[in-house]
Amino acid sequence: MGTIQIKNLSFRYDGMVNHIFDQFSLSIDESWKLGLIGRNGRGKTTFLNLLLGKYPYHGEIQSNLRFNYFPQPITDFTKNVVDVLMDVSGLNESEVWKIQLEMDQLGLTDDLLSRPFSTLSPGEQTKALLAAMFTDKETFQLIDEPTNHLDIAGRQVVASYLKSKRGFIVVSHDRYFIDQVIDHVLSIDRAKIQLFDGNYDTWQREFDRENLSEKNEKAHLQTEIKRLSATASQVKQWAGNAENKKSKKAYGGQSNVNLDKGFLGHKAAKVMKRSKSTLKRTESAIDEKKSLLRNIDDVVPLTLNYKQPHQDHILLLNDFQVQRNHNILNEPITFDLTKDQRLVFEGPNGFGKTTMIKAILGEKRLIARGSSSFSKTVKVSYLTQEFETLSGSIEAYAKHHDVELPVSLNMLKKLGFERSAFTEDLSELSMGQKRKVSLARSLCEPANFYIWDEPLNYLDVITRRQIQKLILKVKPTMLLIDHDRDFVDAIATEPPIELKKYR
Ligand SMILES: Nc1ncnc2c1ncn2[C@@H]1O[C@H](COP(=O)(O)OP(=O)(O)OP(=O)(O)O)[C@@H](O)[C@H]1O
Repeated sequence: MGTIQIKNLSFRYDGMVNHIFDQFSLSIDESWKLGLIGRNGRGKTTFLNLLLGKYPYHGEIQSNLRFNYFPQPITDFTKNVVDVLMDVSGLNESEVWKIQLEMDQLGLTDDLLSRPFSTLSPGEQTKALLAAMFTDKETFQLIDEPTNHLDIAGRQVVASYLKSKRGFIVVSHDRYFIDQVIDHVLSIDRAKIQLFDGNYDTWQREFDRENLSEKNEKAHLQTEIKRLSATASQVKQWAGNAENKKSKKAYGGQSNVNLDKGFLGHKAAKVMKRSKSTLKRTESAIDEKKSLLRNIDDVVPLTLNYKQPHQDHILLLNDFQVQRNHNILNEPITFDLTKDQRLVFEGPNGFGKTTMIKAILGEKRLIARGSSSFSKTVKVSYLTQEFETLSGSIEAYAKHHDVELPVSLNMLKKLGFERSAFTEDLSELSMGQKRKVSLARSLCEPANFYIWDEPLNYLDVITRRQIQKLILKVKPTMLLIDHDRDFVDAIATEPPIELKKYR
């Protein structure tokens, strides 16, 4: 039977202060459907890369399994789908039927095979790559965030597909998706890594229970830490006094205590010795109590630099149609977005929602017909999907966007981004961390209208909740696209604008 045996695994990237994995041991069975969860930057992708043998580490990873990684790297997007899928799966022409069989289970038709890969929608690309991956029945699959480019229907198809498979690790922040798919959970938290036999709900129940008792414990521990710290400073003072008395004796000084000098010196030395060991014990008790607090994430409310718009009308679209390669994409849409409204665009993946947003923001070549206009005083904060290639320093990023560095660093902290996680170059950040950098910028810059393109992609569950709470509290004027049904239902003030394909 195939297993992955991990013993005392320790790893950190060069220049990192803390280990991502520190003496971590685990045994994984080849039949498991293991969900890998945890806040952004905790090391999920790194863990998959360690299994793939990409980085040197301390400890042992022993396995008789072969691994495949999703998303597979694609060298040439202009190649036909069939060629790309043969490349990534290692199959030859006589074995293409294996790919077709898997594609069929994912609702993809054979005619896609002869199209250039670049013409598939992001959701179709995801499904095609998963189909190619699962042609190999002997391999343990490592699937890193498959849902990001999938719309609601696509997520359902992929969830049902994965449910019928076995032997994989899947990383996802989509709770609803992952819950349908997995039978084990590996959770990477602040201070510990835990394995659960069950699905996301099992983990959530246990996590909530632990969090509740940790929260109660936290108040108690903080009082204890305060008390111990007071004791420590008192002891330090005693030790200082004792030292003084001892040196006064040594230099023939006068003690204000009328005692025999030999006895006094002896006593002072004893007090000092005792004080030192009490201090040592107290300090190690403080460290121990502090380490117990480390697994709790302090979730603080976010803030938004939102200025109420002066005018009631924000954005007006009149019979607006957009185009790609001279093909009109949508039936005309018309709306008048007013102050305090939050409007959501709906439509399947690859349909042209991002094109629509770019056209609204003024990219003239994308506008086919109709008109779009903002009111004069509108100041837009645009959160684009193009954050995956962020690079350079955080200082340069903040300067470029005219946001004060301390302000954006503080916002990142609120988003659960630990200061120690900052690398010299933003390109080294995890996907969720990169998303947080661009999100922090949008939260910090002054604006009276927000256009957000899939803001929740790559973000961990806690951050998603923080954003939802913020929007419900501040009630800003917004136009957005997102595939998270719960989020959209909670924040939209109007029925979604459904983009219909142009006939
Ligand atoms: N090449 C690298 N060099 C230095 N640090 C890195 C590198 N790659 C990742 N890191 C850091 O290692 C940590 C773990 O990154 P990883 O991508 O494994 O996180 P993750 O849990 O997959 O996050 P997410 O949920 O955002 O995808 C992060 O703090 C990240 O900034």
